[in-house]
Amino acid sequence: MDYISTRGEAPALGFCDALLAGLARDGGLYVPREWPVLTKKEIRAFRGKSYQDVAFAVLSPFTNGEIPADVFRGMIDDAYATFRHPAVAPLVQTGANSFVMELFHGTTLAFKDVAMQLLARLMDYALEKRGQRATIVGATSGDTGGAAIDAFAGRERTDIFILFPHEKVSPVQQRQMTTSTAANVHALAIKGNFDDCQNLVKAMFNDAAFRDRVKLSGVNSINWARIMAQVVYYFTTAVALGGPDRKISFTVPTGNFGDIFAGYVAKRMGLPIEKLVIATNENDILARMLKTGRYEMRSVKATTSPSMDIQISSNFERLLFEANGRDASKVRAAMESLKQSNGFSVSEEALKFIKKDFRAGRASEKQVAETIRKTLADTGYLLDPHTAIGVFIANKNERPSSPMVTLATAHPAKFPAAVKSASGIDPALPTWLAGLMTREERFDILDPELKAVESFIGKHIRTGE
Ligand SMILES: Cc1ncc(COP(=O)(O)O)c(C=O)c1O
Ligand SMILES: N[C@@H](CCOP(=O)(O)O)C(=O)O
Repeated sequence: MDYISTRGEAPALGFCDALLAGLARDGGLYVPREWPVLTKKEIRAFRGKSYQDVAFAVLSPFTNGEIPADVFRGMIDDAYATFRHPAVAPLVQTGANSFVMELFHGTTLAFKDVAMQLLARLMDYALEKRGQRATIVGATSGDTGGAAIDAFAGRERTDIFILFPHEKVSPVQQRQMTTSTAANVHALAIKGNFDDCQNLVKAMFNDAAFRDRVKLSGVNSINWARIMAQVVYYFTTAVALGGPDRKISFTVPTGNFGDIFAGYVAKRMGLPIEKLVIATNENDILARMLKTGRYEMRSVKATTSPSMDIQISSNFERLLFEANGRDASKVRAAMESLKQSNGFSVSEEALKFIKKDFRAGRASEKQVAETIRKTLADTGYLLDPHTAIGVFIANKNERPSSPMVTLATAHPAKFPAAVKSASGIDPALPTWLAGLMTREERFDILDPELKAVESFIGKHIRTGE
């Protein structure tokens, strides 16, 4: 199994090369040449198995035989030993046919920990084997950054630079990035929004001289290994609810389209999923696209769900590739149009393809607050604002025929101000993060200029000598 670029002009790579490359050299995103498929019998056999067992079975086909089985299994066990819940991604029932999949039991209280803990171990393995170092850059709207810093802090073979939008993340999110004392960690507050940060990261990847000089690697969901790791919890959850002998629907709070694309991959691998529901906040480019067939950027609004304040939804490119019959020239044309005129149209055929599996909805700020309040009153369950968007839209898309699972992507304590204003409750941080808000912060503030950021990185990377 090798990996091909959605833009069709970069060399196909093996698993470890795609892992270290992050973004393809033609600006595209790597996807497996074909989707591995599990039979119903194989999926049924996951019943009663641990999260780690399922992860090993689901992920092994993607590694292309490049990692010995016992080593890969050891990485999975180590990665998920960092989780505070033995099930890793437990389910909570919130209604007759509705469930919440809690993905926030990792070290930084966001679903990003699920993939990031494994990714750091995979990268260490690949770098060690090659005797190489890497410079990791990542863009964050709040959660990816903290999870990446936690997973990579102190690792000898990597330096990590995380770009976050200055004054646009929650105080807890900021401190998860700025209070690390590890010498290989650098938090950079960029005077702009998340899309500016993501554009800078992509521009660094497209600057071949810089990319090669610093041995650039990425940890955003443009990196295939991030998506891959997130496929697992769709399997564990579906099986817990009667899959594969019953169809399950999932509602996913969506920004960069990584988490929901992982659900699509699970479906392509043979998991019977009824519908994948895209849930957006007022930055609703994806919901508008599904309705009109036009992917069109508008300016970004700051909301109480800052991690989803995104316009350029990177992983939509992976779905576009599938929806266009893997015709890379159509993806290239769409991305060129996005660059030139801030939008592109999805063909009727491609839109039909997307609508077969996906639904979409948006929640206003008022609806988010009301969902937090009402869910607490009705069920005693406290939602964070991102998950509340999912629950609000899930409620509208529920069907009596199949369970609806909303992905709980963050712990409410990451967003105390919004949660308190909606519910009156001040959610406490877990004990292991108790000192977070009083630790000393360390970060640099930079303009959203490629050369300034590249120069900062060039000056701060360690050589390993
Ligand atoms: C809490 C939270 N929910 C939802 C999302 C959206 O996930 P994705 O970007 O994979 O669509 C993010 C960030 O990406 C997040 O941090
Ligand atoms: N919401 C994300 C944005 C980056 O997404 P990624 O999944 O591509 O890393 C965040 O919290 O940083």
